[in-house]
Amino acid sequence: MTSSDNSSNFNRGDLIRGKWNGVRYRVERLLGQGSNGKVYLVYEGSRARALKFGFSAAELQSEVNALKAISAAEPKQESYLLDVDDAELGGHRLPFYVMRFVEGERLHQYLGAKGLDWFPLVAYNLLCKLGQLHRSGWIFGDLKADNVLVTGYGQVHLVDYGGATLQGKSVKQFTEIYDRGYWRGGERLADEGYDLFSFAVLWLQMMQKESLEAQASKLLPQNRTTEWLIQQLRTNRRLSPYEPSLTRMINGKAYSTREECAAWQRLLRGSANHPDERFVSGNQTMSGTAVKGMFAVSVMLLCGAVYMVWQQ
Ligand SMILES: Nc1ncnc2c1ncn2[C@@H]1O[C@H](COP(=O)(O)OP(=O)(O)OP(=O)(O)O)[C@@H](O)[C@H]1O
Repeated sequence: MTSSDNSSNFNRGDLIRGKWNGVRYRVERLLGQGSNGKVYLVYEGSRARALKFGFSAAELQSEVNALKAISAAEPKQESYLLDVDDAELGGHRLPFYVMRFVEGERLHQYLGAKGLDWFPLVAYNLLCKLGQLHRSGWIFGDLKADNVLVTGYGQVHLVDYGGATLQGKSVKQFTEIYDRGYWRGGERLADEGYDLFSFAVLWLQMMQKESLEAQASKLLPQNRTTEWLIQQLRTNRRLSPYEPSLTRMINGKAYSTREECAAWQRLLRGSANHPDERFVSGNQTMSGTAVKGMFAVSVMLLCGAVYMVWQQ
């Protein structure tokens, strides 16, 4: 692979032909653009694919290496990486790779449309996804809301493996707000705890009204600490059932991802016996039912108290 530049601009209907493997892809639209490259929705015949051009050939190559190694460690899983090749355009060689297209929604869109009651299930699925990756010896590294797509009933897909790092090495790509080093919570070392820290920040970020970036930008660097994050966590009512697990993750005292996953599963099962179980049953009125139930209990307690005072 050689370096590509910003000439990787394609329009609907353009054909991209791999120089070495000869596969032809018809461009449908740009899916997204980040600091490392551009991702297009393309068609190989009638099959939708996601094709990524990298701005730096070396970075794209390391992403491809990580994806190959992860696929090799998970032979039962359907391969995510489908093709690696170069395209030629106006004398430039443009390295690209092709992956399975995930027809999902970004986290905030998904939760915005379905409701925040879906959060525990989506979070649990994300934790399991990370657990799968961790078992293969890798960490995701750059876990953030933009790199998580959600489909159907809360199934979670990770995209952008640019930060994927072999356990034990230094984390090579991260986003400040999700980074344990930024919050003085530990080293930028690829271990399970690194992803779990980002996982906890991600949910804090998703469940707060004011964006965490905006809040953090107002803090003096010396006040950007894990204690501050834990304080935010404590005041968030929606996160309270998960507070012990999320606190462990922020404090660097999390169990293994597998064990944390099991802990979340127990909490989810517990909430299935609770009236506020809309995310499990798909019943539209459960949240309202829970509120009505609590109101009825309050009224009964009040009547009891009035009766006792009247008796005396
Ligand atoms: N397999 C896929 N299926 C569907 N959409 C995808 C896929 N891969 C990437 N995308 C979309 O393209 C966007 C940009 O891709 P990607 O995150 O890989 O680029 P990047 O340059 O590495 O970004 P960043 O600067 O965040 O690291 C993603 O946020 C996602 O919305």
